[in-house]
Amino acid sequence: MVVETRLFAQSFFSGKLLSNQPLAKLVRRQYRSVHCAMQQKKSLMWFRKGLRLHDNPALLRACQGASHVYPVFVLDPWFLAPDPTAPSPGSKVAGVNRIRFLLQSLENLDANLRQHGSRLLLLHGNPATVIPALLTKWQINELCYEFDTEPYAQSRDAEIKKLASKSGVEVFSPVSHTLFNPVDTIQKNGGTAPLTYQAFCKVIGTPPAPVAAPSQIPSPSEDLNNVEIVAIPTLEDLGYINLDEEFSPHPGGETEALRRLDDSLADQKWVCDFEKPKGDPTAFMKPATTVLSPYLKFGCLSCRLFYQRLQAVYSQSKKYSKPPVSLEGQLLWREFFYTAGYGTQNFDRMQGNPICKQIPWKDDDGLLSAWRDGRTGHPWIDAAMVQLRKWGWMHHLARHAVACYLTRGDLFVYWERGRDVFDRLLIDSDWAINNGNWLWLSASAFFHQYHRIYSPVTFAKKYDPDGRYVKHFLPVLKDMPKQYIYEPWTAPLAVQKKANCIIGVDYPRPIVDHAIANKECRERMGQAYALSKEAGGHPKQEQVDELHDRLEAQFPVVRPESGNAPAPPKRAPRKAVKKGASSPKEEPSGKRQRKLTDYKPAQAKKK
Ligand SMILES: Cc1cc2nc3c(=O)[nH]c(=O)nc-3n(C[C@H](O)[C@H](O)[C@H](O)COP(=O)(O)OP(=O)(O)OC[C@H]3O[C@@H](n4cnc5c(N)ncnc54)[C@H](O)[C@@H]3O)c2cc1C
Repeated sequence: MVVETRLFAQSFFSGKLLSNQPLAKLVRRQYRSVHCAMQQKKSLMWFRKGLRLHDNPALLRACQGASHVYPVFVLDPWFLAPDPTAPSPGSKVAGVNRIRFLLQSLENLDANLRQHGSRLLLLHGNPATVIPALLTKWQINELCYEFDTEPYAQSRDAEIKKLASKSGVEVFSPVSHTLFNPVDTIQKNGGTAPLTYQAFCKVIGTPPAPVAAPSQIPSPSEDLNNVEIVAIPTLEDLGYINLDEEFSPHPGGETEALRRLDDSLADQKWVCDFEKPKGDPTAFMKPATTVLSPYLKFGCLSCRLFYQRLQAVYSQSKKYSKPPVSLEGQLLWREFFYTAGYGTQNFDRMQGNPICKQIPWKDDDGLLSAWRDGRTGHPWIDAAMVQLRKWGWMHHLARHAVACYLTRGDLFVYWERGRDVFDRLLIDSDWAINNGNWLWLSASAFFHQYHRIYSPVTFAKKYDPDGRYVKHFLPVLKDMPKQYIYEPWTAPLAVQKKANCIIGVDYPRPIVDHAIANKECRERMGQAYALSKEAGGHPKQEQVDELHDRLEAQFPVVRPESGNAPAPPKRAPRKAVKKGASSPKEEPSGKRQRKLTDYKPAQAKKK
């Protein structure tokens, strides 16, 4: 600061201001801060994500030397617009659990601001018009908000920044939603995003430490110049109906995020032994992972604080797990996808995405809706999809299983359609991470071992042979004996009657026969990969369409309703698989067959 001031004075008096660009920038900044100080700085702190007081560099800066700070949140109708593909009228783009989480987070932010003598100012509308209007009405000198890499946020923020700068308002927009600035990482990697985890880890270095929460938050002025501030709405106010459903057990807000962080890191042994592929995806009462994702998504929790607290735990132990499987490794996966998403054109679609394999997926509404609504007839898949709808969260391996089932495992439906369903229903729905993982799971990018497929029958059985998870989320199967719980269509009719669940009446028959479907999917993937290779990685759209038609002719659609449904298996139901054992059905074809237990999910894979 002293150096900056001296430079300013020297250059001001020597008249060299404009010939030196960086200096000119410095001087303008210096001038504005001197000017602001003279005027008494009024800052607008625009909260979007980053719904917290701790480690919030934008808020800290807004408070520095300010007479008034206006903490604003704008409820943007863009996120609440009716979704034409939603299953029931009244459904919105963002599912009810995510909006509920957001409203709880806003209430908590307001309460925490009030403890500092301030409060949250909530407005409705399009931020691109609301924010510039507020800058004028409240005579704001400095606009502060956290940098956001999402495409929608990027264009919105660019427009607002331009308008603010035009009217002489200083804009401060630091990176604090991620550990690193993706722009820097891409630069360090030679101008392109690293596309493997290893390449990414090589260039990142150590993340910045979190900053302290502001000790004082100057309150907004009493006179809001006729700006209409609204109360934090209820779900009903926002048009969410059918609210008799089970809600997510994970409440939103910074206070809960910090409590959950403390709770997760209190058990040093658990933290040091954490290895993602080893978790039990069916442990729903006490999840095998931290469930901090929704708090990171909304920025109720700073990832830098999480990282710092993790390092503190590791430093007290001689031995601890390492990336990619450790908890630190999970945070780095998050960074990896943020960087890849930021640095890849059309990251959220297949066409025009240079890193995405062009695969002739099916655009089949029937298959998609059966999957989305938990009606595939495969209880493990259906239970996971019900958990997603009711709770807005599910374990990473459950996400793997259902994403694999929808795409390259069984149904061969477009990954983008599945991504949209996740995007609507997840409380932690996050543009970069969701797209990145769907690209991965569909073997469209990052991961290419498409022949390794999760079984909808035996995978969950390893963890939960009694089917407690299935019985909880699919109560229609609660009296089904455990030997049939993952394949209820194999239960004799007398057993079905006794369990009050007739398959095909009370619960659907499987929509596909996994043994046939996964073979077909592998064949389809094989042909798509071969086409891609032939075309030097970039087949033309006509070639992909042609392959699509050829594959559809080769594998006609088989549906239970169409009469050519998979025949009920003649064999006796297989014995329950012991915990940790592999299933022969899972083994991929090929000379050297691998056991299912060898299947390492995304995080564990070394490329
Ligand atoms: C198809 C699919 C879609 C997904 N969509 C999302 C999404 O929209 N939002 C989201 O946050 N996660 C998503 N994930 C990644 C992962 O499943 C969740 O982050 C994780 O299950 C959240 O639980 P947790 O907080 O207990 O994770 P932990 O295991 O406790 O990990 C801590 C944090 O690390 C990050 N993390 C963990 N796994 C991953 C991963 N594979 N990729 C990137 N970051 C990771 C998350 O921020 C997480 O909160 C998706 C995974 C799949 C397979």
